[in-house]
This record gives sequence, C-alpha cells and structure tokens, in this order.
Amino acid sequence: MEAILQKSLQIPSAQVYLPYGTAGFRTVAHNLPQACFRVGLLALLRSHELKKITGVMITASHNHIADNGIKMIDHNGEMVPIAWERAIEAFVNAQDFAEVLREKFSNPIQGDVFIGCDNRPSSPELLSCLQQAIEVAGGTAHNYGELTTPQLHWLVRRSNFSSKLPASAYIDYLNQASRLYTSLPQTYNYENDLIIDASGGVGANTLRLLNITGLNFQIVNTEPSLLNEGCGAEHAHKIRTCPRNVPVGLKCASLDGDADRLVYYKSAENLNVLGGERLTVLMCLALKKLLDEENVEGKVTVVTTGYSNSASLEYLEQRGIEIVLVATGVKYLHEAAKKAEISVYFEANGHGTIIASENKLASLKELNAEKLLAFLSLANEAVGDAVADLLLSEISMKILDFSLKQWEELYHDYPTTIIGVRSPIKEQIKTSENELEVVEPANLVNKIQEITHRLADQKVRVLLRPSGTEPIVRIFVEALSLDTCKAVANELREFII
Ligand SMILES: CC(=O)N[C@H]1[C@@H](OP(=O)(O)O)O[C@H](CO)[C@@H](O)[C@@H]1O
Repeated sequence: MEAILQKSLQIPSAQVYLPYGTAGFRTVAHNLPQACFRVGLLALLRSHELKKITGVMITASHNHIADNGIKMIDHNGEMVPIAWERAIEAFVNAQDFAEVLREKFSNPIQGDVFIGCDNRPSSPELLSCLQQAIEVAGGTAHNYGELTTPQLHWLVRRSNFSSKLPASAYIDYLNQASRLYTSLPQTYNYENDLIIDASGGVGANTLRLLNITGLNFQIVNTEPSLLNEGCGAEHAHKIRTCPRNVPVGLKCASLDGDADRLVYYKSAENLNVLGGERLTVLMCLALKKLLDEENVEGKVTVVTTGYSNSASLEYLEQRGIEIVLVATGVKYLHEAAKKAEISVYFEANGHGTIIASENKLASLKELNAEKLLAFLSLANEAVGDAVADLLLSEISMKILDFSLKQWEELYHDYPTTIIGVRSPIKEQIKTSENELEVVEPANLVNKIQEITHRLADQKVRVLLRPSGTEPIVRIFVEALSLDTCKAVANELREFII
C-alpha cells in the first residue's frame, strides 16, 4: 500500500473536481493523469475480486484533440454498472487518498487489466499512468497501445471466454463478415462503392486491415493531427455540412474519433444524415427479412432515447416493433436491450449495436438459422462499434437490395433543432427517468406545457435536459416546421438563461 501511495504522489493531480459524466471521465487531458492512476487501481481491484480480466480505455471520442477521457471496462466487455459511478467518482476525487487506499489495498492483490488508447498526443502519457498503477499494486497490465474503444471492449469480453487474445483476433472477427457479404447474391440497387471518413481517429487503422471481398471502400481523413477537425460522425450529425476531403455525390460513412459511432449520408454541401434511427430501421428490416427467410420466430425490440426522430418510431411501430425509450447514454440503452430477445439499440448520434439473448442464440443454433446467426455474430455484443455496424449496414443494404437513396426515402424525418445553453438553473432541472418530461422546477414544467398546448397543431415535442458531458442544458425541439422548432428552442433558451 505504501508503494502505491508513493507512486501516486509522483503523478500530477487535477486542480478541479472530476465528475463521472455520461461517458465516464472526460476533460482537458492535463487534468487526467492522477485520475488514470486511480481508475487503473479500481480496474485491477475488480479483476482481483472476480478473477477475470477487466479493462481501461483512454479516449475522448469525438471531443477536441486537447481533451481526453477514461472509460473503465467490466469483465463482460460492457461499461461498468451504473450503480458504481458515484463510488468511482469518489475514489478518483478523494482528498485523503492514503485513507481510501488503506480501506481497499491493504492486502496484496493480483489481476489482469487490458489497457489501450486512441491516437491523441496526450494518450501515451495517460496510458503510462494506468500501467504504473496496475503494476505497482501487483497486477499485470496488458498494453494494447492504440486501438478503437469497441476493439478493447471486445477483447476483454472474448478473452474472458477463452484465453487472452491478441489485437488481431478482433480483425479476424470483423473479416468474417466477408463470408456473409459475398455469399449474398449481387443485387440490382445495392451500391458497393463507399467513402469512409475516419475523422483522423484510430478507426482508420482497423479499416486498413479489413478485407471484405466485393466491398470497395476508400478511407479519407486519416491524419491524427487533424482529429475530429471538420470531419467525423459528430460533425456530420450536428453541423450537417460535408466533412472535409469527402468527394461530393457519393455514398459515404463517417466514424468518430474512437470508432464507436457511425453515420451515413450522400455527400453534398448540406447533408441529410442517416444516423442512429436510420441504422436501427435498416437493421430491423434486415433482421425481419432473415427471420422470414429462415422461417424462424423472433421478436425484435428497439431501444433508443427521446432524441430519436418520431418519424422513425412511427415507421417501426407500424411494422409491429416494440420500442423502449430510456435516458441518454448508451449504458442505459445497453441495460434495457439486454432484457429483450433480439434488440437493436442506437442513440440518434449513431452509437449502438444489436444484441441477442443467450437463449435466443441457442434456439437459432438448434434451428440451423445460419444466416441469422452469421448476421448476429457480427454485431459487437459488448458496445457500439462503428466498424462492425458499418459491415452490418452494408450487409443489410445488400440483403434488402437498397441503394442509399431507397434507405433514405423509407420515411421522412420531422424537422428538429438542438441547442446547448449555459443556464444558472442547470442543477435545478430534473427530468423523468427516461428524460421525456421535465419534472422540476415547476415554472419550467408549466412553460413547456404552455408552449406545447399553444402549438398543439404543430405537434411540438420538447426534450430539455442538463447535458452529462458539457456545462450546458440541451434543448431539443421537434415540430412540423423548422421555423417552429427554432422559435420554440429560442423561447425556452430565453426562459432558462
Ligand atoms: C444529444 C447528444 O448527442 N448527447 C450525447 C452527449 O451526452 P450529453 O449528456 O447530452 O452531453 O454525449 C454522450 C457521450 O458521448 C452521448 O451518449 C449522448 O448521446
């Protein structure tokens, strides 16, 4: 314990309190070394207690290059249970660290922690803080270096089922897509040329190793020094203008910096982005077709948040698909998705995956539903994975014989707008569990009710919540016209500033 304490004193501490937000710890990189050290200790402790491998990923995903972040990975490859977040936050911010260490690290511990990082300039130093913590406490750090977030989650999960896997096992898993992709007949409308914007992130390394016979893709935006600058899934989804270096008029996909989000679009000056809702619809239709073709019973459930466009939910409901709406943050979607037989979950920003229950997979094996099993086995069952999702999307488009345009024209989105507002009442705003309604403070509740009644013929829908990653309140409005969306967002902005 003394050695741990001495080592921790050599690692710079943050000058600010670090909250555990929607996506773990995320802030300017120079505030993170001590937090990395402490999260490394916690990951090791968890590994010791369970006698299983755990993991820690250093990444700030779509954030600015000067930021970084820490995501702890549980033994099953999933994010750590939501119930622990406050305890992790307390451990990382503890002032009397010696006291906290005495409680948890007095006895010798052993364990294995897989660690890795994205390609930010600050990542190697933060990775080294993690490694030092794990080693000084008596554990083994398996350093995978640069890789994508979903790759590390996948490696932790699968290694706990078998033996410790090399990074290449993940590439082999993705390349299995080739068998399913090429076994499908070449169809008339499906377009097999694709531009992929890697956002300057780690996803480019994975994409370069893919070998999917028949899929012709070209990767752009591969320079790490320009990470997330005018490109990537977040840029396309929020700004809706064409990412840099993407030629106009083609079928394109953008990943984010750590390759856990994916969006599609036809490149143009202004984009019509096919985000999480469209990926959900596409994958649901493909799953339904495979269930029919293989003559298998199966219920597909969709899990998403209030940010999903109502048009997508109406489209799915009309096709008999059950929809579950939960709070923002993939951890909530994943938890809800695990309760269903086969579920497709995505946040509107393109982060998500498909998961099937163990029972369902066993019955599909008994029934020899080979195509369905091949499709489901391609989905990353631990977390959202942009590269696996891209392959699933291409396979889905091929199964359904869809061009990008046909996919885009399945239904028409309602206009929406989203703004971020710094507000003195941010901390007072409370919502219902799935965030669809504001429940406090009362005057804001009344204001939203008054607006939605006044503009009932405009079908106004408001989602107003404090962001879990930025010091702002997000105001999202959906209505029958964009002008109404903007006017309502503005009226609410005025009300809370
Ligand atoms: C509207 C929106 O895009 N919210 C994002 C954003 O969360 P906020 O809590 O809204 O800041 O970042 C999260 C982490 O990446 C992501 O899960 C979520 O979907």
